[in-house]
Amino acid sequence: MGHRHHVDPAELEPLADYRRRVLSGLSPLTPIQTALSEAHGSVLAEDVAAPGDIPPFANSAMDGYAVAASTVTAGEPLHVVGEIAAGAAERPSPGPGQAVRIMTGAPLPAGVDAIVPVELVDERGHEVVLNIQPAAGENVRDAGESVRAGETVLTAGRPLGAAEIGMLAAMGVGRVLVHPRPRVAVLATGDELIEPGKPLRPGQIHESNSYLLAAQVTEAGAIPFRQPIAVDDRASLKRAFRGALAQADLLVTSGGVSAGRYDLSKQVLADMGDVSFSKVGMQPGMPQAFGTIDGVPVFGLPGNPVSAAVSFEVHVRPAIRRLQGRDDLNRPRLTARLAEGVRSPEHKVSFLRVTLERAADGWAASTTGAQGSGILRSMVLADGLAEIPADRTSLDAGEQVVVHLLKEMA
Ligand SMILES: Nc1nc2c(c(=O)[nH]1)N[C@H]1C(S)=C(S)[C@@H](COP(=O)(O)OP(=O)(O)OC[C@H]3O[C@@H](n4cnc5c(N)ncnc54)[C@H](O)[C@@H]3O)O[C@H]1N2
Ligand code: MOO
Repeated sequence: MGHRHHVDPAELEPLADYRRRVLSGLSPLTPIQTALSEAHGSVLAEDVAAPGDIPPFANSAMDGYAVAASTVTAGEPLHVVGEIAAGAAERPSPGPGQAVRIMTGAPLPAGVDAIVPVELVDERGHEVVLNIQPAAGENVRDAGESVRAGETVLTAGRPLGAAEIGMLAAMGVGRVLVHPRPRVAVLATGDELIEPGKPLRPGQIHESNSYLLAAQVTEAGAIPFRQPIAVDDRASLKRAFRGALAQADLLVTSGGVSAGRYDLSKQVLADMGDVSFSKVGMQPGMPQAFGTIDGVPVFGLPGNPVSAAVSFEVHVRPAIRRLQGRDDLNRPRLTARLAEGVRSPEHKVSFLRVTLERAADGWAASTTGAQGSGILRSMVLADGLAEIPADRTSLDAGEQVVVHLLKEMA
């Protein structure tokens, strides 16, 4: 890097203050009734109690023979007086010295208290010989052993993952009240930007931020809408922002929030609603716009790709999760030792892209190479973002840092 860049510290809003300000302006999206098939990834907005017992009736845990344990003896032939398959409504009952063939999940007939698995019997025509002496309760699944009718199984605020979706289906619940997954419009601004796949003319670069941010939106658990690239004139930006806002719970733009003559986004956003601009004490990601337009929250992120990506992690992802109704706004974190010395600008919290390796005394963090705000490659190998506090301008190898995890570290 090595460029001189003077920011008056008095102009910087401390990162923690900005984060608090952003989150305090956001609340979970209004709950909606949703079909269970659409509910995965949203957050439950009601307590759900079981309408009935699960399982609803006592049933067999094995394919085998249903008996009354106290009336049978191992080694003595039993008469097989019928068969019960899963789903059967007819349930023939064995008398003393009798057995009924039964399948896994089939309802237990009256009087039966044990199932002998088919592997532990000898089948001889209409008779069966048990090779073990069954005990009452063996291989029987009692009614309500999983869930009792009326029991609250899932409470409001619970994110609906695979297990929760399966549990709701098992309870027979077809619709649930959820905070919906936020619809997030993602919009890149800049005259120099060309869609990937198209050739570049002099001065142009391929647009990457809307792809990057949309993918981050998906990874945060929300639904992204990528918008066409907007060019840097007021009318076009205004039209583009309006269009994007129409269907969005949240708008994320990139570019046009710094000091350049064509950095119009922040001006247009401010004209359109209650959006203000800040220089946040963080690196990368100092210039930030945030506010609401017609009640829809809007983030104007800086255009440098790493700045946009890190800003998303630090500000937008927690915001999305707040809108989702989640409590876990932040990434998991761990403490690591720096494998190398690092530098950090004055008065700013730095977020260094690091790889993590297990060392003898815990985790070791190494930077992913050059850390410039335009060097998106630094994100590619990153396991996490190492946070360097605002009051430090350098840290030595071996010092401890907090690392916000971008990937799951086993
Ligand atoms: N005189 C000053 N110049 C700059 C300052 C400053 O305080 N004073 N801040 C710098 C910082 S820090 C950042 S971060 C950037 C933020 O710039 P903008 O948000 O105005 O973004 P742009 O100027 O539009 O673009 C910056 C950079 O990123 C590239 N870019 C933009 N959008 C995309 C995209 N969708 N895909 C790929 N690359 C993109 C753009 O071409 C520029 O190279 O300002 C510094 N300057
Ligand atoms: O703050 Mo900018 O985000 O350095 O690159």
